[in-house]
Amino acid sequence: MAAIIDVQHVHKAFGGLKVINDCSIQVEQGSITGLIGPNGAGKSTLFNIIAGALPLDSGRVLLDGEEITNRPANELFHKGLLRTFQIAHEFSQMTALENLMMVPPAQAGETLFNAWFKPSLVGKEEAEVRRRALEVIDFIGLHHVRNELAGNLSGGQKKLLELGRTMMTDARVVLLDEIAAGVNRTLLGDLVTNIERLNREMGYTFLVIEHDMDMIARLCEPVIVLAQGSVMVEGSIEEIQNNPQVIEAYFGAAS
Ligand SMILES: Nc1ncnc2c1ncn2[C@@H]1O[C@H](COP(=O)(O)OP(=O)(O)OP(=O)(O)O)[C@@H](O)[C@H]1O
Repeated sequence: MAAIIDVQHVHKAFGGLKVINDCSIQVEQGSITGLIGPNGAGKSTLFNIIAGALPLDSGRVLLDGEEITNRPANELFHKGLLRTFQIAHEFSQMTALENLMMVPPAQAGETLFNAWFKPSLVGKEEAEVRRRALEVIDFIGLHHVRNELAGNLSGGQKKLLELGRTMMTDARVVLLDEIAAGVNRTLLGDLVTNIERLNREMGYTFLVIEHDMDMIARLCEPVIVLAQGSVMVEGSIEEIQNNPQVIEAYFGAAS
């Protein structure tokens, strides 16, 4: 299978601190690839570089063969490369459904011209966005709280809503950054199921940073281990868990 994300020889330093060192990873189209590693290994930095939130010092990033190095996040969003974000403060005062309806880029109603001169077009688009938002809210199991303010949802429900926001666009690749953190086991099960369904039924590719090893074991194949800013090893979860180098670097004395 082809790599949908291809990170080639990336370097990144903050001042004198080299955080990403000649790092190359490939994320295969249609995979749910895990990215793990000890604290400070550079996982979030690499995510930010891929997602266009942080410039790299050298190297290249390709999306489906097209170079996207240092392209801004909003351009990548339109190309179908998304990362989940915590529900921002201003959106916490909107309902769960409204949060979904806010996502689609370039709605016709956003331009004054359309709002004044093409009200029927705007109305049609709004109805379509609402229909899709209702479908998404059903899919993520939050129909019963659709009219609650997002700020009042539980931590796990907010994570489901974050995932739902990616479904309002035509995403191809979604970067999930510690989506399991602080989510109770029941809702975590829902999250995992939804990620698997998005992968299987809608063809999403995922790159997942996660400290929760149960979630990695259940979802991810392959798993990439990052240590000191470069790839230490890549393989199935069984291969990773039995690799002495990984046990030493990642699990340390605790293992
Ligand atoms: N904006 C920044 N300025 C300076 N140093 C930074 C910055 N962002 C990250 N770092 C440093 O880069 C290193 C890697 O951080 P990063 O957050 O990428 O690691 P991580 O693998 O995601 O860690 P964790 O698992 O703890 O979240 C750390 O030493 C961190 O202090």
